[in-house]
Amino acid sequence: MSSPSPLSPVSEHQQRITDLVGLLPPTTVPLAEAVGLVLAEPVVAQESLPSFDNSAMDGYAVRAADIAGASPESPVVLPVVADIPAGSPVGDLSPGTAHRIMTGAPLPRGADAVVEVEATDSGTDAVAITAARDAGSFIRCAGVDVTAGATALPAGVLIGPGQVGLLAALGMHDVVAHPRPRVLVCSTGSELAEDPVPGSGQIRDSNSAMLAAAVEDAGGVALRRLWVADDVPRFLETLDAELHAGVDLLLTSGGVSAGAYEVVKDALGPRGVEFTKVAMQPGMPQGSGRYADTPVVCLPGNPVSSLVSFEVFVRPALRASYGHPRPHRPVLRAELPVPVTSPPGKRQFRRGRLDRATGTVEPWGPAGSGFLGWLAGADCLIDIPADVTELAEGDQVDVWDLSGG
Ligand SMILES: Nc1nc2c(c(=O)[nH]1)N[C@H]1C(S)=C(S)[C@@H](COP(=O)(O)OP(=O)(O)OC[C@H]3O[C@@H](n4cnc5c(N)ncnc54)[C@H](O)[C@@H]3O)O[C@H]1N2
Ligand code: MOO
Repeated sequence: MSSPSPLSPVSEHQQRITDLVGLLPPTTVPLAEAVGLVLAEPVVAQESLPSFDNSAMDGYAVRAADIAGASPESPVVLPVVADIPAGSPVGDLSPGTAHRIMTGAPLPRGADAVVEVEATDSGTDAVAITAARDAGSFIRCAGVDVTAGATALPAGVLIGPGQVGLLAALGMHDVVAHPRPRVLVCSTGSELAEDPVPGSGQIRDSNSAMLAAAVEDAGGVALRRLWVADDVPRFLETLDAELHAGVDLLLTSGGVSAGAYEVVKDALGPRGVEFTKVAMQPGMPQGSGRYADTPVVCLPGNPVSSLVSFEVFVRPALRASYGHPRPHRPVLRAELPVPVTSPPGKRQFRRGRLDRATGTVEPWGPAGSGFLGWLAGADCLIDIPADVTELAEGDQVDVWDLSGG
């Protein structure tokens, strides 16, 4: 009898999946669809921000020299010769006069300070100014924020609302970014019911809904949710019909272990996809490779194994595929309030609940891979190294924060 092949370390399989999916080539994306993506090229400002000198306050545009020495006891009174609402064209201010100006309105040529309305009597024909202001007061100078010709955003920046705001202000309608990976999600198993009420021995397909949600949550696009029975020719026919140039990854669940009807393994194993056992629990049986030139990742069918495997292997690969600066979940340290055991030689990912106030993490539910109810109540994964089999109350562990990204 041949000895079983050694289990692959988690880190090795992680790298394999990240390499398989790769970095998607950059494309032009409308700004309205760019949030959550990563700039593939720097953005050079074609304009300055602000593009003209303007007022930072509602008040009066003046020459600082004209109001030097103004105080509540001896106000300086100036005629108000113009009113400048925001949106007005740039005007000209003569010495010894004031223009009433609103926040954001263009500073008239000849003015070098704005006096806020609170330091005046709010006059409309003439204004009494009760405080001196230095030249430059309450003026937002052209280019003080962003200078035309400068790099407004470097490549590699994650586009969030602030970046969208800046790009919109600069008049950019689209950006060059790595696109969201498009993932075809496919569940397998003859036990999965097509009818809303499962028949005898049948269950609902929860994995495709769950994995599609995980894809979207990772920043990808879940293209379709397919379900295929344990029937190799039908499975291959379905893939041949669905796989096309627009699919960046095929993600299957189920049919990868050692049973008599392992449709994914039976169909794709002879066609170049490699099936391995990874030294982890849950999620030991895994598959990866290419079919019809499309990257394929085959996850185990047990729902907890499926989602934990997605977290460990697929989510970081998807995020890396569009250049995300932080492909991995944040890892924290927390204290166990109870002892925990772990199988020898396997890195265990126990579901947990993190209490940030006390810095503790409680294992949430049993270690088994079918406990979807417990999974849905967890907010983190407790990462127990492969060489650790026992942890005592009070021990510190690494925790993957599933609420963070
Ligand atoms: N003799 C052995 N048996 C098993 C081994 C092994 O090494 N030797 N490995 C076990 C481990 S670990 C796992 S994990 C599972 C993986 O099995 P498969 O990937 O082949 O998955 P299935 O057998 O198709 O299903 C397992 C389980 O999950 C349920 N399932 C499957 N798909 C869905 C879905 N879309 N939605 C909801 N639930 C689903 C399925 O009904 C089964 O209960 O194999 C162990 N066995
Ligand atoms: O390794 Mo399996 O994924 O736990 O049930």
